[in-house]
Amino acid sequence: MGSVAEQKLMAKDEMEGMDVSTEQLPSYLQQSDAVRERFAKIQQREVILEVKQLGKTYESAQGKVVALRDVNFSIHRRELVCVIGPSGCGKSTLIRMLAGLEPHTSGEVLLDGKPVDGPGSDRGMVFQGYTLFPWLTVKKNVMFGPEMNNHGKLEAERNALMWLDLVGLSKFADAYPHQLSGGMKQRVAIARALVNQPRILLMDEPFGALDAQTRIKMQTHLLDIWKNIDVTILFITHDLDEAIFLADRILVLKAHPGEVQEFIEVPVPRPRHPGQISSAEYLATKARLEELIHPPVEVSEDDEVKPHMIRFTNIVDNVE
Ligand SMILES: Nc1ncnc2c1ncn2[C@@H]1O[C@H](COP(=O)(O)OP(=O)(O)OP(=O)(O)O)[C@@H](O)[C@H]1O
Repeated sequence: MGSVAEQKLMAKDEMEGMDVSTEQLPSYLQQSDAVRERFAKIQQREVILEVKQLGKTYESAQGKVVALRDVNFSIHRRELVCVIGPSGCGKSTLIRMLAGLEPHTSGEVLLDGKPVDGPGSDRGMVFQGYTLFPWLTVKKNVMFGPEMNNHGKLEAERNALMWLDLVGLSKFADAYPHQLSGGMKQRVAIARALVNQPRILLMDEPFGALDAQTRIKMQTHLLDIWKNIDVTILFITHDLDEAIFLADRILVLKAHPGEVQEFIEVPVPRPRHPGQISSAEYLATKARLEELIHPPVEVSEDDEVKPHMIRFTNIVDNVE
């Protein structure tokens, strides 16, 4: 048996070769007793993030763009919530407003009951693009936040080394970002976000640029970190498997305007492992997400656009 990443890739390959009819699947709303109890426990924890009637309209040269309209949801402490939706549904706009990087047009965001109206160290951000300072070592990158928040240099260094240890990068404390792989850079980005002890970690497609194997390793690593520290996570992704593997609940948005379509409780039990990819509850959740994100479009043969092929090679230069 190989690593978790290898097992998960093998399970995924196997699944892709199988023909699973959605009619044979249970409802994604069906939960085992253990899963139901887990959700009941989560709901007993305090609400950490409340999003109420949130809206965002951009003014552009082409006119107004309603990026988000009447978005309502709340997240409990130590929940892991993934956000998915088609391109342009407002995922990045939402996370930027939660981070306080973008003002909202209507509604409000409350973190621990307090309105969010600008960036703050109670929210950590990890983006897809590597946002490390290239001129600073790994350790100095992680120390940057605490130093800016007026922690003494020694304390900042001690904290940075502790978080680098947690993400498995102690040995690379004195390396520079360009000496690290993509996965390692994202581990530093996670350490840099967590060193400030945020109440919520906001992650915008953090593993989107990684190769499949590294991505799976990072997902498992993130779950390990989340299990061990008191942090709530909101994670944006395009990848339905990633969302099901990570999330307690999945917030599904629809586009134009961006609105909440459904907030799904993932019925797959924890701890998560690669073999679950072929379980009935996993497949039922995936089928529901597919239905919401890629609804079937009825296309008649008349609608099909026939390609107009032009020859760009010499007439005698045939390949067939
Ligand atoms: N600065 C801006 N000015 C005008 N319109 C914008 C601006 N930023 C985003 N939009 C529009 O708002 C809508 C939501 O954009 P946003 O980038 O939040 O969506 P997204 O779901 O993150 O998309 P993707 O998955 O492609 O990254 C889109 O229609 C986009 O064109």
